[in-house]
Amino acid sequence: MEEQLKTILTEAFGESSDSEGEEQQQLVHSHCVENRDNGEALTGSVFGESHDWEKISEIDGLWLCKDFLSPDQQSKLLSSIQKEEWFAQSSSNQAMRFGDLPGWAVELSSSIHEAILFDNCVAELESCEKGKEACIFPQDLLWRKPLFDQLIVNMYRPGEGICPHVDLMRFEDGIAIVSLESSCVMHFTRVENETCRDQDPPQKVPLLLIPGCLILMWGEARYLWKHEINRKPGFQKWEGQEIDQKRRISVTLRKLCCTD
Ligand SMILES: O=C(O)CCC(=O)C(=O)O
Ligand SMILES: [Fe+2]
Repeated sequence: MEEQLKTILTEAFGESSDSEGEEQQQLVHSHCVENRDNGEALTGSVFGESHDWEKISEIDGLWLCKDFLSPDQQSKLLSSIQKEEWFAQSSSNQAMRFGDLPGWAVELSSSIHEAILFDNCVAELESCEKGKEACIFPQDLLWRKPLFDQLIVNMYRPGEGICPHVDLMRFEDGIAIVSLESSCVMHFTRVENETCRDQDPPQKVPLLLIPGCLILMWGEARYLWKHEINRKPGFQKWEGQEIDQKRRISVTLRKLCCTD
C-alpha cells in the first residue's frame, strides 16, 4: 500500500528531492480543510488519511466507509449542527438547506470529495491488480460543481426511522449520507418490476450504519433500490442482537437537478 501511495504522489507531483519534499508538505497543508465557521479543521489533509471503503456486493453503486469521521470529528460536526439550533423545539426533527450551505456542510462536502478522490485512486490501483473494476464514485459526479447543494439533517429519536423510498428525481445521481450518534440498520429493497415481483420474499439487503460512517449511493443503488430505516422494536437487529437505540442524526448531501 505504501508503494501505491508513493506512485500516486509521484504521478501527481513528480519525483521528490528533499526540497520538493518540502513543497509537498506545503501542498499537504494547503489541502487542509478549514471549518469556516469556527476555524477548526474537521479533517486532516487530502494525503493524510486513507479510509476503509466497502463495496456492498449485492447492490451496484453502494459504498460504505465505516471510518469516515473520527470520534473527534464527529463531535465537531455534532456541535456545528447543534449551533444551528434546528432541533431546539421538540416538534422539529428535520432541517433542509438549498443552494449556499452552512460552512460546516461545505467543509463536510470537501472532505467527502477528498476522501473519494484519494481512495478512488487506490481502489483503481488495487482493482487493476485483481483485474476487477472498482469505482467508489463516478468521476463525472465527483467533479461537478458544486458537488452538493442540498442538505438535509434528520434527527431521529429512539423508535423513529424513515419509510422505504427512492430519493426524489429532482435530485441528481450521487448521494452521500453521514451517520452520527446511534448505530442503525438501513435496509435496501429493489424497486419492484416485472421480473423481481416473482421473487418471494423480495431481496432485502441490510447495512449497518455506525456513528461516523459515510454511505455513497449512485447508479442502481440510487435509482433501483429503496432504502429505509425501521427502528420499531424488533427491526433493528444486527448479528442476532437488537441494537441499543439512542438519538440518531444523519446528514444527507445531494445535488439538485438543473432546471434549464
Ligand atoms: O437518515 C438517513 O440515514 C437517511 C435519510 C434519507 O434517506 C433521506 O433523507 O432521504
Ligand atoms: Fe433517502
